Amino acid sequence: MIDFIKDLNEKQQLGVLKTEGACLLIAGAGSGKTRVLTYRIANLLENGTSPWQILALTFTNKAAKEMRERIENLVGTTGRDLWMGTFHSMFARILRFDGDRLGYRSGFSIYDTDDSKTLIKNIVKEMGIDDKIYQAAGMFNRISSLKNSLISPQEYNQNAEFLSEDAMAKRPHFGKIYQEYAARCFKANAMDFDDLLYQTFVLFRDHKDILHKYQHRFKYILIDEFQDTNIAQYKIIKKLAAVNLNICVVGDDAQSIYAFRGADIRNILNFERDYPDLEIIKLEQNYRSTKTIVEAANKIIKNNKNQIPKNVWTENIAGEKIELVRATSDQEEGRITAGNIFETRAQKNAKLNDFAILYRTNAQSRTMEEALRRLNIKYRIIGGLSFYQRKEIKDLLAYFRLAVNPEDEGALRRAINNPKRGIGNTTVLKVFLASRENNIPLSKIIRHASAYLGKGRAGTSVEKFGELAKAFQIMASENDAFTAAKYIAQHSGIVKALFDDETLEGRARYENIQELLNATQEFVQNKISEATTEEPDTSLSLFLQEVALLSSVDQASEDEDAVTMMTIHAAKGLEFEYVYLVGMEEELFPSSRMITSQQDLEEERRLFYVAVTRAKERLTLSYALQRYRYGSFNSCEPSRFLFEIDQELFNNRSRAMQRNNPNHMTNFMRHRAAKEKESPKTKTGNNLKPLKSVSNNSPFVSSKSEDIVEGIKVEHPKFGFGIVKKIDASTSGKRAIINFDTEGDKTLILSFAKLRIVES
Ligand SMILES: Nc1ncnc2c1ncn2[C@@H]1O[C@H](COP(=O)(O)OP(=O)(O)OP(=O)(O)O)[C@@H](O)[C@H]1O
Ligand SMILES: [Mg+2]
Repeated sequence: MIDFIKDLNEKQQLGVLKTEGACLLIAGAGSGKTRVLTYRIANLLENGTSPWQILALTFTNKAAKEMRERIENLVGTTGRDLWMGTFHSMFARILRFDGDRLGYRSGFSIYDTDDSKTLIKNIVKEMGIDDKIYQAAGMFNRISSLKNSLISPQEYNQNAEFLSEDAMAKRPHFGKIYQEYAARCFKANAMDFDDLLYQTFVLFRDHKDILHKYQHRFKYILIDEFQDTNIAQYKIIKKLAAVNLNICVVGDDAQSIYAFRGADIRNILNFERDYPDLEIIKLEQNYRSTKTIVEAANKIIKNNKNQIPKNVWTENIAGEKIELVRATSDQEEGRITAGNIFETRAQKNAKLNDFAILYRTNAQSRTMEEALRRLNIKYRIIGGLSFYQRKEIKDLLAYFRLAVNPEDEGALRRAINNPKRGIGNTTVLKVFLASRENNIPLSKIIRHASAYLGKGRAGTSVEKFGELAKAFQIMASENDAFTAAKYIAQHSGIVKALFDDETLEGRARYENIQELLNATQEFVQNKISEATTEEPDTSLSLFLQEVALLSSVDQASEDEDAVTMMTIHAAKGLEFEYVYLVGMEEELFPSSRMITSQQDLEEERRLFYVAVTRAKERLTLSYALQRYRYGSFNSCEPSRFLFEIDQELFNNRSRAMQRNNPNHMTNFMRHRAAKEKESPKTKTGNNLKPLKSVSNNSPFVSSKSEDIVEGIKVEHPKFGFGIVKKIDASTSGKRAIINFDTEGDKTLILSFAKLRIVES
């Protein structure tokens, strides 16, 4: 018998040693599911199975990489030739080998979402139908979900139900778009992401010899994170396993968090039905986390009605209590988090690799990144770029740069036809050429383009852009960074383009743009409150300079010791000594988009469960009382999820803080009451409008700025109580100098500052 088997408990051993037949391992977080899969593969290899006979499917590339490393540690390099990776990467490999049977040539391209949307846009344009009704993002979503349900354009077009559904939704041409889209992808020898699944399915369905080849090749099939597979994936795997019937899947229904992408938890039930001789193994001992963390996680997930009952327990020590941090703003939340990481590293002699910061939305990374950079703490973002490297951010920054420096070539190149203004590459080249040959500044060329490029459409379009750029320059020179940034974001058309994009990526990009505006506003605020001179520099120009310095620091490379930052979705399956879960606020987490139905709320709760169970030693939860969102400072309420953890599991400091905060307690009671009814909140309306501030829904109701006059007593959510010493109406907005009881004199811009009159 293999000697590494002793690293496992009895039930886990069963999962490793019983190699033949179907096996379902359904178990709680941290109970060793992935470990069992890893050991199972190692055991198969030790027993003489060839690596290419094993197909192991993981949820992320990172997970595949980690598994590969562990297998190498157990059995050496024999594991190198395993078929191991994500569904998409393994299916792409199969299609590379045998896609020619479907008429694809080898070396086919894989379209990303942007490629797909551009293609759809063109099709809609060519068909001459209304692009407001047939928006690319919406069409793309629908095509994607049809492919994931394995429905071809032909099947769609022959199905009366689908057709009438789309006719009712006033988009009768959808079927035609789908058909044309599929035909054009094929003609271009390209597959989109969903094709990697869909075409694999078609390949196996229509070409039995190919199916047989793979059915015989893969003697053993293993799937991690089975709860997040969708129907198409499951059907393909079922076909592949049909000859050898050696299929082992592991998962945890409590961690199913991809329903929005078609993941279907019912696959677990289907599996039991499809393999009646199945060996079901339940693991309940958690090896990852302290008792405190396990207990908290159990408590949380109990609130979900739909789940397979499990009793997760651990022999680990009780460990540290959970820390709850209340920050006055998102900026302060970043500072506290970074500071805490800095201290903990020193106290515990820990590595930065032991720390993770998790958040619900990618846009939240910005405040964390800035705080970490200030303390010189290395970090890396998994599954995403550093905030200032994201495409939409660079796009908007290009406009800012152009507003500050009209001769910035790179910025001009990036902005001139983005969003599309019908200015092609040739025209752009001509602009640059004209500037060089005549030795005339670019800004002048674009404002008088017709003179240099000749009369005609191209010249007019460039001139229009020139006027826009000029307007932005004036805005930037006469206003503070925030005012200018907001104006530019709106008038450049960038916000509009993103706002119209209702795909998940579109939403995330839109949130990032909002976050960039937040950054400019924070910048203005900070400059004013730090100012010692009368007129601090709050210009867009200085903002850009600071950003350039910030973003020149690279993210840590793969093997460097660094804090890991990522969304909770990306954290599935991973573990860290110290986990910081930030932004624990209503509307943010649970997300305001996800509280309209019980089902969605339960999915958010599973996400919370996933986040909490990543922690081994210590869990820190934080929320901010205020957060810049949609261009204005908004008060936040602590997340309802916080109240699902027993108070005794928080440390004394956290509990005292809760007791001393009356707002917090009212919320607490209210949430209790709401929870008893468990009536999901109704959606808070469409708060995702371009650049409109959402209403203030907190108990802190600020007074109108015109009511703030000299001599009155006011309260500020961050600085506390103070007396207004002086009101000053200057060019960049009315300001008040306020003498705060604890913080001393501060100058605040009244239109931003949240002030409540206490005594007039
Ligand atoms: N029998 C065991 N003895 C010691 N440590 C174990 C044992 N089983 C698992 N572990 C350790 O416990 C931790 C969690 O294991 P693993 O990641 O496999 O759990 P999981 O069930 O896959 O979790 P998740 O649901 O989060 O994916 C890992 O560090 C693993 O090495
Ligand atoms: Mg796992």
